[in-house]
Amino acid sequence: MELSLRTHQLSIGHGGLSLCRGIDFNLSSGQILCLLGPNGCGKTTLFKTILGLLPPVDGDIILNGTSICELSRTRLARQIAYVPQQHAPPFPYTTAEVVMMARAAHLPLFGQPGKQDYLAVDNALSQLGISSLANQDYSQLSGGQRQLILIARALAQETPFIIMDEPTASLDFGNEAIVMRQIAALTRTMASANRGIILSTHNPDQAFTLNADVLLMHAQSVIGQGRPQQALTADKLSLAYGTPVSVEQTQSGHTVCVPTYSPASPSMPALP
Ligand SMILES: Nc1ncnc2c1ncn2[C@@H]1O[C@H](COP(=O)(O)OP(=O)(O)OP(=O)(O)O)[C@@H](O)[C@H]1O
Repeated sequence: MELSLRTHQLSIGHGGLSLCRGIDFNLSSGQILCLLGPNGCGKTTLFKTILGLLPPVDGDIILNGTSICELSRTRLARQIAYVPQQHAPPFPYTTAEVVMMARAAHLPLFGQPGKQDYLAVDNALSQLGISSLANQDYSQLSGGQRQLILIARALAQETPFIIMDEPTASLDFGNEAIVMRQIAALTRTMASANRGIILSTHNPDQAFTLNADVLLMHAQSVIGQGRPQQALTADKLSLAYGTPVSVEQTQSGHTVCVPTYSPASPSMPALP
């Protein structure tokens, strides 16, 4: 059965003040949506609103036909998993214990994990090729390993939708590639797993790499939406990030978005 997460004329913000208005998207299981926009435009705020942690300023979020306002926290947690930007547990948990935390969504209050929960944790770690980390101290892992564990935790939650908040933020070049490789592998199994992913990033190249649909936010509104070729043009990226950007094809066939550093940069384009 196809599942869907959609927004209708959604306005997000804090304390009733809107940060971004008119957000309309429809994500079906099997699809990936890449959220882009400058610092502070409201990407995390949008995620927190979808997760029911913040009320919408206006509009609605509809999960499989039901407004999320009508869903309990537990029902929502069985539908949407969240990979936060940063996570530092207060105790020295093992990696497997951190992944097991996701299973709380499926357990009764004070319930103990059973066979099915241990299996879900094993499967999630194995799917990402990190089973060998299971008994290691999570707090002592590298940034890249930690990020993979948080993705494993989301997989172990066994939800149809996963939200990833800048999963490659603050990773070095090599770790970014490792995490992106795993996310790309997940997107290839999304249709068979009946899963949809929303991911935010500051690197527009990732939207092209993942062949994701795009939502580009800027100054209170969405200024680019749809396939990356149409939503992430040089003009739109330049406007969103406030600096001239060109979109180029490499000889190996990749699309890359390149800010212009030359002092003779062209002036900023204006959108029609
Ligand atoms: N609890 C809060 N109360 C009031 N304002 C907040 C709160 N949390 C965040 N903000 C403000 O909302 C704005 C958007 O923040 P948000 O974290 O959603 O942006 P973002 O697009 O995710 O940024 P970044 O790319 O830097 O992660 C910022 O100006 C931030 O200061």
